[in-house]
Amino acid sequence: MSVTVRVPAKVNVQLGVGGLRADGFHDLANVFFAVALGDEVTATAGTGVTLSCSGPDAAVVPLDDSNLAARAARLLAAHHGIADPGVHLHIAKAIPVAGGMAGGSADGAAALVACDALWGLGTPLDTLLELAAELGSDVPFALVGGVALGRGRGEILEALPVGGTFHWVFAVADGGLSTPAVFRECDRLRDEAGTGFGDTDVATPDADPALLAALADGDVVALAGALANDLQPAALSLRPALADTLRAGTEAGALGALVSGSGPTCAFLAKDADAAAAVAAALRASGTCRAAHATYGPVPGAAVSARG
Ligand SMILES: C[C@@](CO)(OP(=O)(O)O)[C@H](O)COP(=O)(O)OP(=O)(O)OC[C@H]1O[C@@H](n2ccc(N)nc2=O)[C@H](O)[C@@H]1O
Ligand SMILES: Nc1ncnc2c1ncn2[C@@H]1O[C@H](COP(=O)(O)OP(=O)(O)O)[C@@H](O)[C@H]1O
Repeated sequence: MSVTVRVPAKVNVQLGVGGLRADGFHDLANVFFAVALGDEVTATAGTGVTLSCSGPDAAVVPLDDSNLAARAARLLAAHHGIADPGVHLHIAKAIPVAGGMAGGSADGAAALVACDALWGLGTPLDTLLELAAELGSDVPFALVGGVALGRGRGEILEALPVGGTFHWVFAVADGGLSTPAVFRECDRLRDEAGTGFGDTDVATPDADPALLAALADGDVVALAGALANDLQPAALSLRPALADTLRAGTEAGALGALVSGSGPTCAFLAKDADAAAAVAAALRASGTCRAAHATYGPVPGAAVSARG
């Protein structure tokens, strides 16, 4: 018997970053947006927790116990008192690795849902969300999908209304960026600017009302104008060539452009599907990225797509 779960990647249409907290995290106003570009995780009965991975980035996905899908399976089993869990997890990976699109988090969320179904546990969503938050700040959102405001370190979610479908292009960079390194660089840049970086110096961020209205109205021009990422200066500082990628997509007609989360993937908002296809083609031709994918959203979170 097997269960396949499809799970989306995310882009942060707003990423407001507060000061460094005593626990090493930052308070966020994190407006997550789930896109159709996604992974599939298939859980099959097995012995122990084993992993395999396919897709263009498979070689750089860790297949040991550090993989978020394996951690999720073990955490769910422990929660239910299953001492010796048995599952093989295959990850069909389309989400760029270490790209700021929460691919590992997506696989963690997908493994929770897949193992829950395979083992017939019927775990309530609230419990899955708590387990997800233990795995990482981005994992709860991958369970719910759609568009949501994440507060705290991003794990306290509130679903947001959206008035339509938006068309996106993602430009994948060569190599990834480490999320903690990008947060550290954000703190360093703030310190250097003399504004302080601790949570007593930096105001707690809040969602931008203009951005929320643009989402609710399905207004692509207004959303493009409101896109904002406080981690972008840090990502550009660590990877200056991303400025060329952002410029290439904008020159090709994208209405808005930003670094996705901690990067280095760059995200472009397009007027419609045809415009997105044109921006993706221009980005591929520009030589400023490794690959470019046109997609759309919002889409739902991790859900069973097939049973075998
Ligand atoms: C930046 C964001 C934006 O959605 O995602 P990515 O762009 O990396 O995908 C997230 O905040 C990443 O979430 P996630 O990748 O789950 O991070 P975690 O595993 O919880 O934390 C990894 C490390 O990132 C830093 N971190 C993470 C979240 C947060 N609110 N403040 C932080 O400072 C901390 O250094 C932490 O030790
Ligand atoms: N299932 C997984 N897929 C990808 N990376 C994973 C996975 N599990 C753990 N990782 C580790 O997490 C790191 C961050 O990966 P990822 O979640 O893709 O990026 P980001 O945090 O930028 O969104 C990777 O470099 C890898 O070492």
